Amino acid sequence: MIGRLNHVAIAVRDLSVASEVYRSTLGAQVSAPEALPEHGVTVVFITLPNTKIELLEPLGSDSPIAKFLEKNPDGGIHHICYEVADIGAARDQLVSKGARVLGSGEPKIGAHGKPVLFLHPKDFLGALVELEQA
Ligand SMILES: CC[C@@H](C(=O)O)C(=O)SCCNC(=O)CCNC(=O)[C@H](O)C(C)(C)COP(=O)(O)OP(=O)(O)OC[C@H]1O[C@@H](n2cnc3c(N)ncnc32)[C@H](O)[C@@H]1OP(=O)(O)O
Ligand SMILES: [Co+2]
Repeated sequence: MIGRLNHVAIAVRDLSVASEVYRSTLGAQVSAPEALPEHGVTVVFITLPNTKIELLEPLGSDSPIAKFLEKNPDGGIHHICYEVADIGAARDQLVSKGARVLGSGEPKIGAHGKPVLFLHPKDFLGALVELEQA
């Protein structure tokens, strides 16, 4: 069911400091910050030849990233995102196998303008999984 690795997301306290690590130390091109209030994050992307890295800073105190940083003060890997061909079909198949879809269960539009869903980390070996319709 799952396809390409779309991105790996890292939770950070300060997007400008984190962006500089990727820009100056790793020599990567970093996109301009984009605020996504519906997701409670401000995001930048680093596009690599085979995937993307998403740096996430909390936007608002009820952001999922704020809660993650309370438990993980240094930040760190927050989720991995896989592409699926049909997100509704993928959701229905996963739910029939007992996986928990987070939130309302309806896809939201993510950072790339495509429908996304999140799956509970306890059902996927302790890693939060995002699905994005390719
Ligand atoms: C930029 C937009 C978009 C894109 O297009 O790419 C994004 O990526 S937005 C990214 C931010 N959005 C989300 O994270 C939405 C989905 N997340 C959630 O619904 C919640 O964060 C959560 C995963 C359900 C956790 O919330 P909550 O239950 O309130 O927090 P707890 O701290 O109580 O966690 C319960 C349990 O799960 C463990 N946990 C939490 N987050 C993660 C994580 N990122 N990776 C692995 N495990 C995680 C947490 O440690 C708790 O475990 P126990 O302490 O053992 O109970
Ligand atoms: Co993501």
